[in-house]
Amino acid sequence: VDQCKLTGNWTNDLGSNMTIGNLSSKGEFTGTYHTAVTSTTQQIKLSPLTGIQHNNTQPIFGFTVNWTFTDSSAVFTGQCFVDKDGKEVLKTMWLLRSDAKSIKDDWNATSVGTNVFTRL
Ligand SMILES: CC(=O)N1C(=O)N[C@@H]2[C@H](CCCCC(=O)O)SC[C@@H]21
Repeated sequence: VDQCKLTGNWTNDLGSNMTIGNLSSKGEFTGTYHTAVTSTTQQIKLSPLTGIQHNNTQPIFGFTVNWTFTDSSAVFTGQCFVDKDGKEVLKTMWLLRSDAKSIKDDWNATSVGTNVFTRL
């Protein structure tokens, strides 16, 4: 079976879910991301994502989420692994860029985190 093709539904340890569509011949994909958490007071809404993955086993990928309910973006990069039980795991790190009111606040506008996704 085509393990670590990212098409399908994933969930992470925060309880956020993402759905990834079919891959192009170049490994490009689009999808939607439903975050379980936000640093804003906005109502959480489904947000679009777009990314690309390599075509080897245990592929490396990256994708960007443009949050529709706040002026921020997150870029995720990581690798898909198949664990000893044959389960696919996405080990990722992300940079979240929030909206800085002015350039003097730019220093404090990017946060970083790690995250693990498994198939829903
Ligand atoms: C995967 C993971 O760790 N995260 C997740 O699932 N949601 C949070 C952030 C959601 C930001 C929402 C918009 C905002 O508050 O600016 S992006 C990385 C983090």
